Amino acid sequence: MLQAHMQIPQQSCPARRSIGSRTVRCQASPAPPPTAGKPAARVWTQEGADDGKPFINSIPNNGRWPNGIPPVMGSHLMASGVISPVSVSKGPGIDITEHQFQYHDTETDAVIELYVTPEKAQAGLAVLVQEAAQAAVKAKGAFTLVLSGGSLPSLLTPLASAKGIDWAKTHVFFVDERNVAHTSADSTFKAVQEALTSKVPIPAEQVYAIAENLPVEQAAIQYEGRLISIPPAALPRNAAGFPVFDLILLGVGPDGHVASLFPNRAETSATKGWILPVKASPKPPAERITFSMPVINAAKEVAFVALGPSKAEIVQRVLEVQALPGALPAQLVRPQGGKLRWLLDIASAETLDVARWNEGKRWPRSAF
Ligand SMILES: O=C1O[C@H](COP(=O)(O)O)[C@@H](O)[C@H](O)[C@H]1O
Repeated sequence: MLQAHMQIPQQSCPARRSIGSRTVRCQASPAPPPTAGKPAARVWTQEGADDGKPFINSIPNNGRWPNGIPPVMGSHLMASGVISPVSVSKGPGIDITEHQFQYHDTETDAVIELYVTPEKAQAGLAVLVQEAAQAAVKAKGAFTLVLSGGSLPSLLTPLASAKGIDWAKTHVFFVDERNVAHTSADSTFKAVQEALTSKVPIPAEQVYAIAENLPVEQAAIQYEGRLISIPPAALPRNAAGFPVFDLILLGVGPDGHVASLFPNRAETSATKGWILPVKASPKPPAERITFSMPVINAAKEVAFVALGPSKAEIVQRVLEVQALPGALPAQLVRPQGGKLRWLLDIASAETLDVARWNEGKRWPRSAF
């Protein structure tokens, strides 16, 4: 039986043990010394833990349909009390429209890092980036960091003061960008500049902004051209020729979109191309460019950051209820040969059925 497990820091967990129904696995990360009256090992409670370290749950990726796609999906009661949307097909393997979307079978497990507060999650995010940066610089002398827009840039403030990141060897990219002026309130470049890049010693030419004032098709071609011109020593290619970024930080929209890859859209199913133009985004502004899904899945590490109560419903849907491929783009994110993490806080994880994660669940677990 496949097992999901919760990891807690080594020092507070000298041996493998069980807490309730969960397997607890130690990991090598520092933990504060136990204080009087407090147990040495951290135990999950409704209030959570108070030492800033995340609880880490690893969900094995076994998210394929052994008997084909079920005829009806959705229509289950979500924790919010809302009934999830229904998708139908005529039967296993017989879809109403030809399916363009495919889950990739990978060995990638989803690792859930659950923080007690959003502030601790932001601090954890800074550590994650710092560790990825140090490993990449050690391995190849450069670190390629890809950022999302939306709520993510404002969560990067602690990263600006993180120690041990060699910004001179760091290159920052945008997993998607709105086709607007860099001074626009909609510009991800502007948001990232305000939160991070203006506060750290990164060379301006190592922040890869989208060109302004270009038709979106040309902006995509130009951005892709800039990426192609980066030497493979800094930005290696995988066997399929896609660039392997060191770390991609993703947000997730309420409809499950990632980057500017929206549900059931042609761009979301694209198997070719690094950077795609988006001309009629369902979320304004309409014109954007976006990394393609194969580029996201080529990354060495992908981390979703979804904090706060507004993310609870989509986090539960993405992690626990498998949709028809394409209906929830976030479920298509499975970095091949890379790591996949979800950084959550108690509010965004509220509707996850953590107590059942040791039941050999599939990822995503379906109600079927
Ligand atoms: O439009 C976008 O939305 C997603 C999600 O943003 P959030 O504000 O709901 O967190 C974001 O990841 C993407 O980069 C952005 O262009």
